[in-house]
Amino acid sequence: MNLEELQKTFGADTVTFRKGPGEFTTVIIDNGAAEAEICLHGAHLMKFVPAGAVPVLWMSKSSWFEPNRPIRGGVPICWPYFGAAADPALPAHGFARLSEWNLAEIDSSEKGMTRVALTLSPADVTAVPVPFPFELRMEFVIGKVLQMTLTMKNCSDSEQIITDALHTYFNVKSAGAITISGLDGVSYEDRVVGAKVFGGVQDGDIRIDREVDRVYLDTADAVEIHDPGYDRTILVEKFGSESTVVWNPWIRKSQAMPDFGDDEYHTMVCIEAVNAAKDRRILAPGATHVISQKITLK
Ligand SMILES: O=P(O)(O)OC[C@H]1O[C@@H](O)[C@H](O)[C@@H](O)[C@@H]1O
Repeated sequence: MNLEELQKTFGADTVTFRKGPGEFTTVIIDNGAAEAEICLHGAHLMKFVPAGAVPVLWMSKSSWFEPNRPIRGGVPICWPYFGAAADPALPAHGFARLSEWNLAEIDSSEKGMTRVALTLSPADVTAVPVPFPFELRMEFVIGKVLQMTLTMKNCSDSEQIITDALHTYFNVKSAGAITISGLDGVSYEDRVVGAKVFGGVQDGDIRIDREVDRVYLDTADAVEIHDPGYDRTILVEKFGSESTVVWNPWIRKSQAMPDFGDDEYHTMVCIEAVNAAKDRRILAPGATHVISQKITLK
């Protein structure tokens, strides 16, 4: 659909459409409680700003906005696998973030609350061969609080093993000054070394003073980012996920990534709701799994 047709079908006072960076179509929401922008490429939330607040999500100024490439920042959807593919010819974090999603529904009937649903099916995937039939549905609730829910269905007649993530990039004033609570006493895999190795048990709050790439295991708990620079705490709750990833690439890795500014690691941290490692999900034929994340400013 072109912009005019989208506006006619889904538009409202609080919902408009534009051609954003890379000529990707985006949905713009401004409902009094918050402003948001969702790109159909990847069903990618690029902006969430509750009224009067500093942007909650971080976006790289060096991001690609190209077909079959991921957007750097916001909320990439990693699916049907998290991290590197078993086959090195396939893209990291799966094809969901590389694909053009369909707008399925927008409900703006409630004041200060906008619900947006997007879907993806095998016919929409051009980046890679589709490994099995599936249905994905991504729902955003944009209000004072942000809720994001990914529903995945295995439409094949065999069992499928899925790993996935809502790979949320948070905007912080200075990564070196934040503390992250909620994972004290939780064991983690350390992925900085490249391989999956047991990293230890978290002792107290997390501070970022080097590259951090950890999969915290067996945890469904909420995490809080305490940001003294912006004088706020971001509460990150999740459901359908028993592993949490904390990621900051720090200096060397930032410089090595072409779609990530050399100094941008200072202003971001990822707290990801994940199904990975021992929390991978085995979906029987016809089965569904739901993973979600809820973001509240305190
Ligand atoms: O560069 P990508 O594919 O978007 O991945 C970014 C990061 O995503 C994180 O989730 C991984 O734990 C990191 O290892 C990875 O570097």
